[in-house]
Amino acid sequence: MSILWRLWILFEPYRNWMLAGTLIALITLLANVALMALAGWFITAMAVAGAAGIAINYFAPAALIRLSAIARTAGRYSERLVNHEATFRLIAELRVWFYRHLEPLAPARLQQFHSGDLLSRIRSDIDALDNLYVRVIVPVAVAIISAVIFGLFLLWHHPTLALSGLFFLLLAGGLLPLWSQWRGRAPGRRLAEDEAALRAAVIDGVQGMAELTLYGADARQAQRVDALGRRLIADQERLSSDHGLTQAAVGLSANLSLWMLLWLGIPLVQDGTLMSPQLAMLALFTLASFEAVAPLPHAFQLLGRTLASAQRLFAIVDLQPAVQDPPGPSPQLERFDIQLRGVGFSYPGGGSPALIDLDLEVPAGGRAAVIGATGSGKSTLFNLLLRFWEPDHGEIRIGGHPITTIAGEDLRRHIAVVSQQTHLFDTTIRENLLIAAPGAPSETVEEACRIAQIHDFISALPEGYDTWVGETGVRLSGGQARRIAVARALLKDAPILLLDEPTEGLDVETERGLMQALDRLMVGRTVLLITHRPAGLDWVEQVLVLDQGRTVAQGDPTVIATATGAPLLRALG
Ligand SMILES: Nc1ncnc2c1ncn2[C@@H]1O[C@H](COP(=O)(O)OP(=O)(O)OP(=O)(O)O)[C@@H](O)[C@H]1O
Repeated sequence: MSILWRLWILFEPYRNWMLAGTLIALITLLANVALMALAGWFITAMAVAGAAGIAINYFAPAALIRLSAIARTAGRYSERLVNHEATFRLIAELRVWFYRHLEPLAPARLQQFHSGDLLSRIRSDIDALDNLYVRVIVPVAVAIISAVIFGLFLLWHHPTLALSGLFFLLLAGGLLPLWSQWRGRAPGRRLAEDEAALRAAVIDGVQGMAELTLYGADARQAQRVDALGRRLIADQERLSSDHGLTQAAVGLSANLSLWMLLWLGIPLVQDGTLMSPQLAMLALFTLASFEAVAPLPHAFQLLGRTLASAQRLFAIVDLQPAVQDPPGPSPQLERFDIQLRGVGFSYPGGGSPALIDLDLEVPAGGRAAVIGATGSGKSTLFNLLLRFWEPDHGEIRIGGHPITTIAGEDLRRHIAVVSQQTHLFDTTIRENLLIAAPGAPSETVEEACRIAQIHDFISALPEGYDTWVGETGVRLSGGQARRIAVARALLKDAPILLLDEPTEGLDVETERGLMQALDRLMVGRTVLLITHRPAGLDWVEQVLVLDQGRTVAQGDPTVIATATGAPLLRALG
């Protein structure tokens, strides 16, 4: 299906708005042309009548001129009102439409896109779609209808005048837009891509400023941004100069059309076919009629950019989520034991399998640790349990139900995760906690923070729970952020707990405090713990040792420690 057709379908709910916008724009244009033509006729007729000493009724034309002027002013105002209202509604709805498609793709399918690129798609690319509506669909419809009306009007006066008028209108409203579109296609596409690349480079630069400064690479990054900026400006310059050229060409066509009309019309006045006021009217009518086609070259120039933006949006919308939710309702989970049978998985794009033939059984309320060297597949196991990815073979069951029968959202409602990297949003501590339990009363939030041993710290802050944590929680230390993650998990109160190296990188004292908090958190839950720390093994009843995706040992922690020797030592670093 062509991109234009897909956009047309997408704009379906706005067709009545488009129709209203087109009608109002048409009335405005006709009122303007009528105003000019009537004024031309009126002034000449009055002059001719004055010279000949004839009295004419000037009330009717004067009233018509006034009416046209009022209609034009009211029309312009209503046209802006209707088209802007419709555009803003359309853009708002398109953003929701795009987000709805984007969300199920996270995180698996979105890893190939830079966040700056995604931001560019959701902002600039969606904004660019309004070009099609305001600058292409409505003006083209107005231009076609008005060209027919103008042609008939000229034909009514003389066929040769109609032919000449339509020829120049077609030149400015057909040929120039086509040329414009052809010229604008490549820079328009590059503009969409370069804007996204520039945004990604700037975000990378700002986020990695410390590293860039540290390694003296800031100048190189600045050069990269500068090169992208220059490319963008070069394309914008080309588009602007083409735009200027086409505007000049439209003006030239209008003037040529006027001269041609006078050249053809003067003999018609001389032989009495036309009256001189009629010729003056037609001359101004011809000039004014070009208002109908003047916006088209620019509109078609922008079409390249609009189509490139639409293509970038559809590229995301057409992606299939890595995991499909089952068609029916999810089963009601009554117990929360975890079972893995022969689970194998490889990430797309080749490479060796991340997990091979994995078996694991954790009874409800039981605790297991997964250990292994870096890249051995521990986080992949969590990704499969959370249904971010689907195993290539084998089966995962929770509470006896295959997780393929449970919708991702329903499944994740039963799982809390505490990892070494806790994402904190740029808002208050309270809001950051409430994402786990929206609407939870302050006492519940504070109780969770007490157990997570972070309440005293928060209370000592001047603004307490209303303290702003900054982007990605920069105002909190790693240990504090992880306690907030523990408090979040407590608030979520999920029966399954996944802990991904929760004490990694903390000093001994902070680790001890956090472990006490985690101890409270684990009570009564089914726990899977990824750890590199021997201390973590004291918490669990069984250990799974992974090496390059394979199970190399599995069983009781004390037995494993003596039985496996080298792999375990390697796994524990
Ligand atoms: N999103 C991904 N896309 C492609 N390959 C991936 C992805 N995530 C992980 N891998 C690969 O899968 C393998 C297992 O990675 P995984 O992150 O599960 O290891 P890990 O044991 O958790 O390592 P670490 O202890 O360093 O966190 C690695 O070879 C890794 O390169």
